[in-house]
Amino acid sequence: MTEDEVLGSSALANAFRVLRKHGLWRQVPLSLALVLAGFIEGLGITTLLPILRVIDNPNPGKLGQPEQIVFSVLDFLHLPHTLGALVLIFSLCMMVRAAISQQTSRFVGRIVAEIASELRNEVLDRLLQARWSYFTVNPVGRFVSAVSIEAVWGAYVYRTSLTVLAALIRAIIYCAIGLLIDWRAAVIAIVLGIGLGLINRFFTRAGRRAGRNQQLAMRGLLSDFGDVITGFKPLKAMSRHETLIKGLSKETKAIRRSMYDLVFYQQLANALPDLLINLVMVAAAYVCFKILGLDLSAMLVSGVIVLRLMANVSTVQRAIQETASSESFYWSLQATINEAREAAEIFTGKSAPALNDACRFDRVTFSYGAKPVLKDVSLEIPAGRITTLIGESGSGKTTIADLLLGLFVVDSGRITLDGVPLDEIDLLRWRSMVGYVPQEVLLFNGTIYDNIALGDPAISEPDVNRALEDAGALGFVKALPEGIHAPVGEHGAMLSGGQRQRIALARALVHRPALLILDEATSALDPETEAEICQTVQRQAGKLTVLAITHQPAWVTIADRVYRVIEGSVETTDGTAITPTLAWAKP
Ligand SMILES: Nc1ncnc2c1ncn2[C@@H]1O[C@H](COP(=O)(O)OP(=O)(O)OP(=O)(O)O)[C@@H](O)[C@H]1O
Repeated sequence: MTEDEVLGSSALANAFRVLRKHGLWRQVPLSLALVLAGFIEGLGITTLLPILRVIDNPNPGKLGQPEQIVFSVLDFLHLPHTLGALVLIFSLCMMVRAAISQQTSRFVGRIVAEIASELRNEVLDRLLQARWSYFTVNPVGRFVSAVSIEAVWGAYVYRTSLTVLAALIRAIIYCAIGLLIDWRAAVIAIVLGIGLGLINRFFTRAGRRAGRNQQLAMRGLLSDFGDVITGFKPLKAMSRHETLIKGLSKETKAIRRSMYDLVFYQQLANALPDLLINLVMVAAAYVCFKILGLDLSAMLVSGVIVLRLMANVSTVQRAIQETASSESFYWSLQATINEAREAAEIFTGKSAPALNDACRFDRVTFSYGAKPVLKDVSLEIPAGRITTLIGESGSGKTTIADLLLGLFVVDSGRITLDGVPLDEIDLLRWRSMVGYVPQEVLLFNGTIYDNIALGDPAISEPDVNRALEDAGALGFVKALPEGIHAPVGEHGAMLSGGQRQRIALARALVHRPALLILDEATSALDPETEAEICQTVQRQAGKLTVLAITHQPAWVTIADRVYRVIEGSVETTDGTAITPTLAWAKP
């Protein structure tokens, strides 16, 4: 079922859908405990009837069926038929019931916490396994919203669904006890419950609409705000941030409106049952006492039964209302999980990757949409050498690197590593042999060490220092008061553009890759620093294969091969088209 279809069906059905989704077996102990608690409480309340009769009259006369049950319990426990024994039974029942309730609360707390972390882990796992193209079309805010707000509210919806189940079980038990003690009182309560349910449908629908609006507005706000903050510096520098921030007020207004609706309908759904119960209780008491002539003790017990039954009916209604107003978060999270699952990368290759000879593109054609980006491209990246790709912006250089990493799949032609087609290669192992410096360097808000080691326990401080040295960064890092443990700020904002690039280069070198891909990796550096890095990379010739995508002359000068990409075709720098045969040239 799609997200919209689910949200179109009844909130009660959805509450059970939520419970089923996380394994009905999990609710078995809770349901059994609730049934037991219900019966014990029922027995306690039934004891009220003989208590009142005994208080009323020491010779109670003919006993009704519920009273007979209570007295047989007394006989079973070898207790006398006295007021004291009845009070003891009543108090014991209530204490046992309270103890069971405390245990069920513990159980609910544990299971809800489990579901919250299961939801979060599932969405994270699915996202981590999704193809790169999935991330290029979805706003980041969607994922942030999924792992934060939606996971928390998702667990809350599970909790409210459990409450629906618990209150329904209790209501059914009270119906049974009510029918046993006084069927007229029970019928009044059941009719009242059905009436409440019908009225509540209106609030449920309105609450669900408000919940959906709130979830969509929250997600929109997170996406837009994230975008604005990520690119805040130029906006602030041009003083154009205010118009953008004002644009966010559309979402904040929508959140405020939907929040108002949510609270309003929830309050109404809470207040109405109380009003109805009070009115009906007065009317029922009048009818029972004046018209039906029931005795006071039976009426008091029936009153307690009706009240308890109605309390559970209104708990069901409230829980349904709460489920309806927050379930949109849960189903949106499930939709993200499903979509990410469908977008999962499929790894078919098993061969161990090796790069001793060359990576080759053989008549490769690729398009993102209708328009081909690469047409019949052939090229060779020899192992242990430096290959440089040059060409106009948008000509397809980064796309070549992405295809080599298996981030996208070719439409036709093939890519090979030492002669083995890429689709036969274990892609995860291949990528772990790659050092990659992208065009837009984005550091994490942590220390320099964190940004290079990336949490890998196998990477030691000496490894990080070596990588920093190779990246021409050790000098400036050592000059910082905290050295490699200096914080870099949000997205590396406390470092210069060139320093950020060198940290990113150290990150790409630290695990001693076989292939180093540099996508405009030195564009922010001064010529001297760039020349130093070129020399370091050159010194590793033989061990390291380099694919440099650049407009910088330095990488063209030191390259063993240079390819120019022109509108999706690759030619050598002397102008000879190299498709479909492989060729290369030094400028
Ligand atoms: N994920 C994508 N989805 C759709 N089109 C894309 C995507 N990535 C790139 N393109 C398009 O593919 C073409 C080639 O992009 P690519 O990034 O490979 O160019 P490039 O040569 O590296 O450019 P630059 O030198 O500006 O980085 C461009 O027209 C670009 O708009």
